[in-house]
Amino acid sequence: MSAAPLLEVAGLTKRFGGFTAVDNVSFAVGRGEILGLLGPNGSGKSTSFNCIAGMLKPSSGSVRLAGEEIGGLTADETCRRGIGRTFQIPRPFRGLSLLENAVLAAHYGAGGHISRDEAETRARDALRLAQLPDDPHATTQGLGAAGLKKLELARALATQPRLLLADESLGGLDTAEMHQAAAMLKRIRDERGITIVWVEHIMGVLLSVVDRVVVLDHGAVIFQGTPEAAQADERVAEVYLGPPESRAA
Ligand SMILES: Nc1ncnc2c1ncn2[C@@H]1O[C@H](COP(=O)(O)OP(=O)(O)OP(=O)(O)O)[C@@H](O)[C@H]1O
Repeated sequence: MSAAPLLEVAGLTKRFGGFTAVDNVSFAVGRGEILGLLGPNGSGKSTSFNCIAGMLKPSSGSVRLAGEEIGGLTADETCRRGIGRTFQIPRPFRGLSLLENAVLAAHYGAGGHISRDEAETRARDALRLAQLPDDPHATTQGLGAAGLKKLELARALATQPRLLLADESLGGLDTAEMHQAAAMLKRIRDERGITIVWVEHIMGVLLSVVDRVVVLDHGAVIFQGTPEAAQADERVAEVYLGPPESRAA
C-alpha cells in the first residue's frame, strides 16, 4: 500500500455489557483494494462491520475514512461520507420496481440533495453494474436469491460509495452463482476503483478474488495477509477446521 489507506480501523472494541464481541481490532484497507474479513460464526465480523458502517457505536477505538474519524457517526452519516453497504438478508421494497428501489437508495446516499433526474441516472448506472434491468416495469417478483443479492448490491452502489461493505454476499447461492457474485465484486472494483471490504464466514470462492484477508476469532484478529498465506496458516486452519488431531486424515 503506497498511498494512505482509505479505511483505517485502530483498536476497535465493542462490548455488549460484560461481553467483548470485538476486541482491539486493527486493520487498514488501501484504495482500490478488496479485503476479505473472515472468521467463523460469532467471531465478531458483523459487529466490526456495524461499527464501521454506523449501525453500532464502538466502545473504544478509531475508524477513519480517508483520514477522517467516522467512529460513532450514524449509518446515514457514514453513507453520505461514502460508505455503502449490503445486508446479509436483502430487504428490498417489494412493492416498488427495481429502479425505484435504486432511486430511493441514491436519494439516501445523497442525503436528499439531488434531483429526481440525477437519482435516476445514479440508479440506472447501479442497476447496470449489478446486471439488473433498469426498465421501470421490472419488479422484485421472481428474483431468486442471486437476483436479490444483486439488487442489494445495486442499492449500495446507487449511494455512490468510495467504500463498499459487502455482507455475506454468497449466502444462499449455489456454486455457479457464488462465482458470478465474486466476479461481479471484482469487476466493480476493477472498473470503478471502489474499495471493498467483504465479510464472509466461508473462505472458498472469496479467496480467489480478494487481495488480502483479515481473519477474526473470538473478536480478535488472528491473521492478516494474502489469501495464499491464509490457506497455509495453522491458526486459520485451526479456527475453521479444529485442532490437527481432530481433522479427518
Ligand atoms: N447486540 C448484541 N448483544 C449481545 N451480544 C451480541 C450482540 N451482537 C452480537 N453479539 C455477540 O457478539 C459475538 C460476535 O457476533 P457477530 O455477529 O459479530 O459475529 P459474526 O462473526 O458476524 O458471526 P456470523 O458469521 O454468525 O454472522 C457473538 O457471540 C454474538 O452473540
